[in-house]
Amino acid sequence: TRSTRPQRMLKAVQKNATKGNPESVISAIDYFCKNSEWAMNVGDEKGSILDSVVTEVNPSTVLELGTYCGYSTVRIARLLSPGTKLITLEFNPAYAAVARQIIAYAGLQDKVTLVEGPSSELIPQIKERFGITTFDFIFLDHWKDRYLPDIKLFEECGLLRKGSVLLADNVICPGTPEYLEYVRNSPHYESRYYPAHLEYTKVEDGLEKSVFLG
Ligand SMILES: O=C(NCCCOCn1ccc2cnccc21)c1cc(-c2ccc(F)cc2)cc(O)c1O
Ligand SMILES: [Mg+2]
Repeated sequence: TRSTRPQRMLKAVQKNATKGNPESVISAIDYFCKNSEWAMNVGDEKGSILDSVVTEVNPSTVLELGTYCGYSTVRIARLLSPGTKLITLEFNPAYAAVARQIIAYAGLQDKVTLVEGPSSELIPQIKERFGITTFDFIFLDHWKDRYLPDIKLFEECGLLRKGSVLLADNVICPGTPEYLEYVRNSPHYESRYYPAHLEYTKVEDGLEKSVFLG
């Protein structure tokens, strides 16, 4: 049967990147998406903004919602301090299977815990399953209609502390209007929009960074 796009992306990484070199994995995926097939990775333009926020926060505890093929997982994990791990959540087992291989190819498997399942189930389990009290940094890149219910779930589960940083992808395209309205109008968040473009296109998109104020 015909291969899937994530499988073709993995082949491109294995062909064009250097094992254990995260930068080459990132470049190989971007090259594949620009020259062969578009895919919903955060991409190089928004990825650079992601890099700068992660570097600024220098988090000890990290959660990513929406692994897909592991592109942003690799971008984040390569910047973490030694001994710091990130938890990434993927709903689609086929995506997760490819992501595990791409993360391993980059040599970052020891910094990543990939969990399969829906955020609505995982978020309430995080404290007991992973011994985490609060997150320093959360990257939202999953179902766009789950951003708002999940940020409320983070609050209810006590997973945010003064200064926790949430960075949300796709707030313009496909768009997360209810989430934007909430974080921009809530007295509990300080929000800032980083304009960019939908990955590998000229379509407007951007990232919203929201700091929890307690
Ligand atoms: O849909 C997108 N991402 C989400 C994937 C499923 O995520 C499911 N998923 C992953 C963990 C997880 C945990 N709980 C529930 C669902 C959970 C997504 C879509 C586009 C896009 C933009 C324009 C188009 F014409 C077509 C697509 C771009 C992006 O950058 C995206 O991120
Ligand atoms: Mg996205």
